[in-house]
Amino acid sequence: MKIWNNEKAAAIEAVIAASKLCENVRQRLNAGDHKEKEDRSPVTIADYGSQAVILSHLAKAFPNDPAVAEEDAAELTGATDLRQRIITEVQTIDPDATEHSVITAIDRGNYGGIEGRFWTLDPIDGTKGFLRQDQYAVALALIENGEVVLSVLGCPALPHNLDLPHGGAGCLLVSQLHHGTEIYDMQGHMLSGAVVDDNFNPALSTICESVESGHSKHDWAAAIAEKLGVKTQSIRMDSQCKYAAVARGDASIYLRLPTRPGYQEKIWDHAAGMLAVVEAGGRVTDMNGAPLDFAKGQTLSANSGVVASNLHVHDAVLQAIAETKNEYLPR
Ligand SMILES: Nc1ncnc2c1ncn2[C@@H]1O[C@H](COP(=O)(O)OS(=O)(=O)O)[C@@H](OP(=O)(O)O)[C@H]1O
Ligand SMILES: [Mg+2]
Ligand SMILES: [Mg+2]
Ligand SMILES: [Mg+2]
Repeated sequence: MKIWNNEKAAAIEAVIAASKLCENVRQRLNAGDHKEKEDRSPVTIADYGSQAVILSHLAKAFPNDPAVAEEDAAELTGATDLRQRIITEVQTIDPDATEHSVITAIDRGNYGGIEGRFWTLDPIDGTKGFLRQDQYAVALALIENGEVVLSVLGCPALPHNLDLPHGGAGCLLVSQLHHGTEIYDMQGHMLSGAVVDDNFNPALSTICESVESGHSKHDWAAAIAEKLGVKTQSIRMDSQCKYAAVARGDASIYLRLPTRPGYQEKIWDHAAGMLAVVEAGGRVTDMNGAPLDFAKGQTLSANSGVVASNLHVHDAVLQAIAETKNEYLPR
């Protein structure tokens, strides 16, 4: 069976370095550190800094590998102050970085193709959570011929134990196709394997969903929970940390239900999280039960919605979705 150990080592190092940058920025975040992109979504100096750190790291280790990443340096045209702050932050991680090297690294994420082998990166997933001092993730995955084969999902602020939110925080979920998911601390030491929970009773499931009601339909999730007989409140959590929660056995179900017709999920919002859950023994499909298709380009255009679970309760969730679809599916 193929292994990707060199890629794994490089990806872990890159995500740890980027996570440090993100935490540095977050400790002294001020109003000028973020702006709205053309699509009105927020982006911060840490999103760009994280992308620069990771893609320059990968460029050194694997110079021929293309990358598909969320951020685009073109959005920084004219934003001189923001640009300078990004460079300063990257220099705290890599003192040799220059304006040219930072912009070049960010632009390495512009690969539009879908062929062969490429990396996909969300430098900060859950930017709104990052700004709120809640959860966010640094999500990096390697795709070969349409298949996610390696991923590092950095969750720098995720408590080690969700029941003890003020205990130790921060972990990486590291996965390779057919080789499982491992949990590392933020210094790069392996702590344990990740395994989904062993709950077979849908009614006893903990469900997690997005914080933002514009990203996943909350009233539909409530109707599904009721059908399943779930009595406990769902956990609202930002970013792909929801996949981490399922992979670690903190929750049995992650629901992401479309809020408007035609929205296509981005590959960088799901590649790393999906592999983390599947390699921890869980299952990930779209809301109709189809596997997520990473061979279609930058978006999951063949899929709609996402369900991640511990595997055992998956079919019950899909059935509850099918039974409530007529009432809740946005048209
Ligand atoms: N309409 C719609 N539907 C579904 N998803 C959308 C939508 N709009 C945006 N996005 C993407 O949601 C990403 C944030 O993920 P979450 O919703 O899990 O977290 S959060 O509740 O917003 O914090 C977020 O990722 P980041 O931009 O990396 O934060 C977006 O890519
Ligand atoms: Mg994202
Ligand atoms: Mg992002
Ligand atoms: Mg974004």
